[in-house]
Amino acid sequence: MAAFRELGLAPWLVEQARQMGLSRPTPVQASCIPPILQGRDCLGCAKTGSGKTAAFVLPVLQVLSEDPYGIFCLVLTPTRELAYQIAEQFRVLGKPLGLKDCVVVGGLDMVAQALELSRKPHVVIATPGRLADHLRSSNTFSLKKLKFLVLDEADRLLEQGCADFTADLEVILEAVPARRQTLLFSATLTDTLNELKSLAMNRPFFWEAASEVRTVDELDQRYLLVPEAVKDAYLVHLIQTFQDEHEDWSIIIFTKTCKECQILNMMLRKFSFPSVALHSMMKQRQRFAALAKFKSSIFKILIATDVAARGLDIPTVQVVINHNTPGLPKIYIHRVGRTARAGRNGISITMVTQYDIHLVHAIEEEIKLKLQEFSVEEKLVLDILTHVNVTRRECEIELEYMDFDEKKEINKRKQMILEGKDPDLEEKRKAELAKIKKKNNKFREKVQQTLQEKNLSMGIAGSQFGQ
Ligand SMILES: Nc1ncnc2c1ncn2[C@@H]1O[C@H](COP(=O)(O)OP(=O)(O)OP(=O)(O)O)[C@@H](O)[C@H]1O
Repeated sequence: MAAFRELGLAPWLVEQARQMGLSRPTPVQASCIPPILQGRDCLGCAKTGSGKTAAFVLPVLQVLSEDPYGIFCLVLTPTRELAYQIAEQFRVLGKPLGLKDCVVVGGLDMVAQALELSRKPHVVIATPGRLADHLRSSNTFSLKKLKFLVLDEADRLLEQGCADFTADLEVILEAVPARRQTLLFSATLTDTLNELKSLAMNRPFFWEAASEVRTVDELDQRYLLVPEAVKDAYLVHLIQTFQDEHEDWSIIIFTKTCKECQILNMMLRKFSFPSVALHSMMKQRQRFAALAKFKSSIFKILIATDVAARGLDIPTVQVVINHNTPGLPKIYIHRVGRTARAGRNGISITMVTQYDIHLVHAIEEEIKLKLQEFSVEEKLVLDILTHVNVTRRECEIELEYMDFDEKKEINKRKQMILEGKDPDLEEKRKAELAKIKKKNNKFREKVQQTLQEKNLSMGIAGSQFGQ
């Protein structure tokens, strides 16, 4: 494979990459950097941990160095933590340029961000919601001279789901110039390829790693068939085993909901495991602090919702445990991709109950690989079962006292305010709608009842006529 300098990168960038431990380009870098340097749009689809970030950071820095101005490049990404991670790569690789970057994400002070944006940073790394808020509310900065628009985890940004970015993306796309270079990257681009292609129309270059299997070879993928009621005992047993056998291993455990994440964290702490939680109901500063503790290996276990499923690059992670089987194969691919990165080995264990077997089949079909069973000595699990279940129940009760559900409600209201809605009005509107619905139902029932009575009396009358 070609060396970095053969891809058209300047010597200072090649040296900077080398200092970061990037001595030879990965396939996605070798394939995408030259067309980007030629001014083409690029859609890059490569497996998790294959170096997609540097595949866009390096050519953007190269072009920036030739004509530096702000705001030169906008990178959009679905999560706040990921935005900071990308900013760090820009900062380190772009150090010789004196690069100015600005991270614009939710949960942090908007005024400070607005001020930073007005100082024309070279690169802005943002989550769509917060950047759209800035565009709607201030005119202290302009994206009109932008040269590069990058969508990292591009398929997620275009997906319509619980965190729907499409309305915010519309605002952003209106604010950027039509003449720009658009770079789209993800490990799972293919489902949304057509939508993505409409964003990248400047002689787009599409690159996908030539591989049947959608996950990396270094990843040992297992499943563990467990009844729902004993899941946590299995989890505690697994963690204990990994900790006993490997001193320096870090583990990420993915859960379905914020509440489950919180409960598991409390429970593992009661068993003296060094764990931290990361989910969207935490304050942003707590989220950053939790991630920092995990990254520095002070805490070896991160329990997270899918907010951590994409993009996070933590080399020490050797194990990913899926406490629930992901409902979508795509989510599975990103979750297990938090380990076995950049050629390292890793193992993923997906807990599967009897109700999830069809989900495993869907995953296997998508990744083109069969998961292997992970064997556990059941007796050891049974030994701790009662203790684990009692501890979990204690945690559930503690959480009830902490008004977790109430906080969820408050967060919902905060979100409404951020979306420009009045939560009280919304509640009133909902209550009124429910009232109208109830009234309509009553009315319908009454009409039906009257019709039935009428039919009945006509029937009786008819039978009387017939007599
Ligand atoms: N050329 C290279 N040589 C060695 N290591 C590299 C190279 N390029 C990137 N890396 C390292 O590989 C790791 C993964 O890179 P990166 O986070 O960009 O992966 P990704 O493809 O974006 O993964 P994901 O799909 O999970 O977001 C990083 O730690 C990065 O420093």
